[in-house]
Order: sequence, then C-alpha cells, then structure tokens
Amino acid sequence: MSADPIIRIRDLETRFGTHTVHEHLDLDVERGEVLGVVGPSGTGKSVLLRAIVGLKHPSAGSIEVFGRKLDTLGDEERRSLERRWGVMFQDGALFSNLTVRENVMVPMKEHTNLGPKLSAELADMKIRLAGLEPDAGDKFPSDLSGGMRKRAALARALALDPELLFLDEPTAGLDPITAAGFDTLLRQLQKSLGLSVFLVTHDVDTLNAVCDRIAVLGEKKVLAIGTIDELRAFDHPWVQEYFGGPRGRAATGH
Ligand SMILES: Nc1ncnc2c1ncn2[C@@H]1O[C@H](COP(=O)(O)OP(=O)(O)OP(=O)(O)O)[C@@H](O)[C@H]1O
Repeated sequence: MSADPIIRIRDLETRFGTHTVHEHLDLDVERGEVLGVVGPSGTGKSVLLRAIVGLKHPSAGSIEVFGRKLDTLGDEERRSLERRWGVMFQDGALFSNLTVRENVMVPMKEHTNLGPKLSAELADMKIRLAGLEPDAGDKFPSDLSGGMRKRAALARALALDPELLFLDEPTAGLDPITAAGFDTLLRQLQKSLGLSVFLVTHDVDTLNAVCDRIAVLGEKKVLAIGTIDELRAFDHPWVQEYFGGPRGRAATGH
C-alpha cells in the first residue's frame, strides 16, 4: 500500500436495513492504476462503487478520495471533488430524451460556466475520444447499438477531464469483439490521459486486458487483492474457480 492512494477505504460498513453488505472492508486504489473489482453476484461491487461516489451512505468506516474524507466536506468542497471524477453506470444511465451531445454536456452544465457553444464543441471532442463517429452527437440513445451506447456513456464520464474514472460493468451485454474493442479503447485512454480507474466487471478478458490489479469481494470484504498471477495462487475456492476454471485460464493464457 502506498502512502498516497487515490482512494483509501478503512473499516467500511454498508447496510440496507438489517442486511449488511460490507463489514470491515479495507481497500486502497493507487494513483494511475486500473483496479478491477470482481466477486460473485450480490457481493456488493456496485454498492461499493456507489458508496465511494457518495450515492450510498456508509453506516461506519471512512472513505477518502484524493486524500479528502468525503463525509467531512461541505457542499462546495464536495462539488469541486466530484468534478474530478467520472462515472459510467452499469446500464449507461443516459438520458433518453437528450441527444448524445446533450448527454455529454450535462456534467458541463452542472459543474462549469462554459457557454453552450463551447460545451457542444468540447462534447464533440469527448464523443470522438470515446471512439464514436462525429454524427453520433445528434443521435438519441435509442438510435445507438449497445456498444455505441457504452461509448456515449464513456464520453459523458470523460466530460470534465476526470483524474479518476468509475466504470460499472462496461462490457456487460456486448459481443466479444465489441467488448474487446472497448477494452482496447479503455486501456489507451487510461494510459494517454493518466487516469486512475475503479472498474467493476465479471469479464475475465477485461481483467486481463485492462487491469493492473484485481480486488476480489466476498464475505463482505476484500478477500484478496493483487495481479492475476498473484490471485491464481490465492487459496480460496471461489478465487481458484474463477481464475483457474476454463474461462479464467483461457482469458489469462494459462
Ligand atoms: N437499493 C437497494 N436496496 C436494498 N438492497 C440493495 C440495494 N442495492 C443493492 N442492494 C443489495 O446489496 C447487495 C449487493 O448488491 P450489488 O448490486 O452491489 O452487488 P454486485 O456485487 O454488484 O452484484 P452483480 O455482480 O450481480 O451486479 C445485494 O444483496 C443487493 O440486493
């Protein structure tokens, strides 16, 4: 663990009523790394993401992002921190009544004083950066394929030039070739923009192609964290089956 992680979580507890999702969960995400987060369905990967970005209030423990404890911040400070990260939710969460360009302009309207013309030009840049054709900006989400919608959601997550990107299942529902294209794009963007990335996924190919380290969630906490090779050597039934089973072996070339 470095002295200066971009996300530091200590002793986190989250719950819904009497259902405890996380308990005594510790996690560091280092600056400049892509951390993949895996684990069986329902172990709380998405809830963890939501807790970090402030959409789910923890019942105990601390979450620091950029060295700041989120629950101690005033509204203004919080908003200025929020500008420094981008989030791509599981289903893309695009506004269906807005064009792709307008979707990408939403965070700009919310967080900057840029006029409409400049926002639109910047949005078009993000749309191209996410690998969409320029004419995609005028389309509505319902006019796009699943892969294009993911790219539009990525363009919106990049709207404010974030240092930190949160991605929830970015390749879910894509065919393998489209998913591989998205993985390549992610890795290129992460490297060229120097991003730190918190990436929830079930996709072993994505873990292999994109992630520097992987955290395995289970038993309400981070069960194991490390590179794919380190996790392959980790003695836990789910971890063994996930990385050592046929799909895991095929994806990691073992
Ligand atoms: N709004 C909510 N109200 C009540 N329970 C919730 C809510 N959101 C999530 N949960 C519960 O929290 C647990 C963790 O959910 P979460 O969506 O984080 O799992 P996950 O690991 O992301 O699963 P998957 O891999 O299937 O997406 C589940 O038991 C879920 O039912």
